[in-house]
Amino acid sequence: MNEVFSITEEVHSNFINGEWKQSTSGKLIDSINPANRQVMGQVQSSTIEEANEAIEAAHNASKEWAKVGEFQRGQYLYKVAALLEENLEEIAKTLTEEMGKTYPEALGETQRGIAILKYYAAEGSRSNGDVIPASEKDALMFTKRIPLGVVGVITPWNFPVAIPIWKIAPALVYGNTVVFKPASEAAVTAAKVAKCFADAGLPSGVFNFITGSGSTVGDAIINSKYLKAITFTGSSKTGKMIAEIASKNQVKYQLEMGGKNPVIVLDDANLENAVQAVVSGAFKSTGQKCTATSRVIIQSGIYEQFRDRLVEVTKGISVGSGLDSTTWMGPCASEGQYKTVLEYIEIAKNEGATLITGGHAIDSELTPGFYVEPTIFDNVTTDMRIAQEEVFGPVIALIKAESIEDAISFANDAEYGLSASIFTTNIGNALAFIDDIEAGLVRVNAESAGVEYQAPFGGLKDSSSGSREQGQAAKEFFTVSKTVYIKAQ
Ligand SMILES: NC(=O)C1=CN([C@@H]2O[C@H](COP(=O)(O)OP(=O)(O)OC[C@H]3O[C@@H](n4cnc5c(N)ncnc54)[C@H](OP(=O)(O)O)[C@@H]3O)[C@@H](O)[C@H]2O)C=CC1
Ligand SMILES: O=C(O)CCC(=O)C(=O)O
Repeated sequence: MNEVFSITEEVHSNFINGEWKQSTSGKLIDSINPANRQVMGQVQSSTIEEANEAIEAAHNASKEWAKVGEFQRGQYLYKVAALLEENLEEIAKTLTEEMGKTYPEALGETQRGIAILKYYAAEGSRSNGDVIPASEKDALMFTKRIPLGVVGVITPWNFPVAIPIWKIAPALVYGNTVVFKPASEAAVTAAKVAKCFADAGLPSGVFNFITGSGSTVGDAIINSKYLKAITFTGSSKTGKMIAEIASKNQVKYQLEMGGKNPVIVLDDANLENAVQAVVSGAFKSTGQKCTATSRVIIQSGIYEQFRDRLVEVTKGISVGSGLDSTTWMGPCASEGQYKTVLEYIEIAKNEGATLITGGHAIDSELTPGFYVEPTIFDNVTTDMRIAQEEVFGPVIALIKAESIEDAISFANDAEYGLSASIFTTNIGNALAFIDDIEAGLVRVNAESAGVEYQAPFGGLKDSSSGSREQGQAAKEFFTVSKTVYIKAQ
């Protein structure tokens, strides 16, 4: 284990009721650069009282903000987008230093954040309801979307720019106020995103940012009497706990949790396209996407050929610091993630899967980070833990199937149902897959990872609470509909 040196100068505060404030706890949380194990920044370890202060500020601001009008609220988001654009490179660099993904990926994520802000800014000038024929003449009946009130936003570390923005931007434009608690492991990047919201001049209390542990600050948010909705992305364990509390308190909730995303490769697939898509889907962001490919189910006729080419391409992946332009895959995001990945590699070996490439930590004086080789297991069966549990790292399991029916049945044999892909040149096979696969995001001849902000996103089964994020689906979650009936006399 390498020593962690505390060399940081960057300390970030909370933003509550329009002011940047340090926590009265006097305690800070270190954020570690996973590429070198050094502290790269610090955030406040806030108290329950401070979380309550943020929620009360959001509650007090909510009536006025709802009256500001959607068009004006959209204009604020354009300002946030412009500020994010001004700080694009700095925020992307911080993201790489804090979370480990490569700089081009971090840049892409931050650019996506700007695009999401503009998309929801434009929502301010789109229609907000329907006119519906009334049964009586001389009467006007229409629906109008109204905000919910205070929304809690609790986010993970794997997309510390895009995920908070795809939750906060729609929450605000539809008239809600926000308390944002980011993952502690990526809170420095989140603080820089929060600064863009703070600097856009939103009325005090409309947007609040507070850092601290999930069990303190997160818990205070989800248990607050002022909370009207909670939007969460993270582990199934935390998500299920949030669902229980939210249901008890009649708080609307939206949960995006894990995945064990399968890619099916049929005998008639374009082999090279399938290989490239599996490598990208499994190993970009070091496999730390909830949509990452983690199971590859290959039809027997193409199995050996596909496997050998997949191993060949995987062996060519360069692993290193995300700031090094020759790096294709960065480190695991944290020591915890790194240990989990190495543990799963041991579990897979012990349960009889065959390690065919990777499988080791890359840790030396020269590379003192949380690096793990891109890893592939062969001869995996669906009952193995490596085929069932989310690893959230650069590890894939290869499973052999004789037919498309078997392949879909193996793919569906998991508790999760987030994203799934098939590679085939046969339209009938593609249509059967679209109908029968149990996943919220279904792709044909495209990698399993990645989402488009203008389309609904969410999973089936244990991957999600059933609601959808992004695109127009966000309106469903962040508003409620009022039906208005007006009669002339
Ligand atoms: N679907 C996805 O995109 C993601 C899935 N995961 C999966 O989850 C695993 C664990 O990751 P981890 O970061 O520990 O996930 P968590 O679910 O613990 O963390 C996600 C967010 O929830 C917060 N949180 C944690 N505990 C509570 C609580 N009791 N009340 C309220 N909020 C809480 C965290 O805060 P804090 O950071 O302060 O603990 C963080 O902001 C990963 O290995 C991966 O399998 C992880 C991240 C994203
Ligand atoms: O936004 C993406 O590209 C993928 C989202 C995802 O996989 C995640 O939320 O972890």
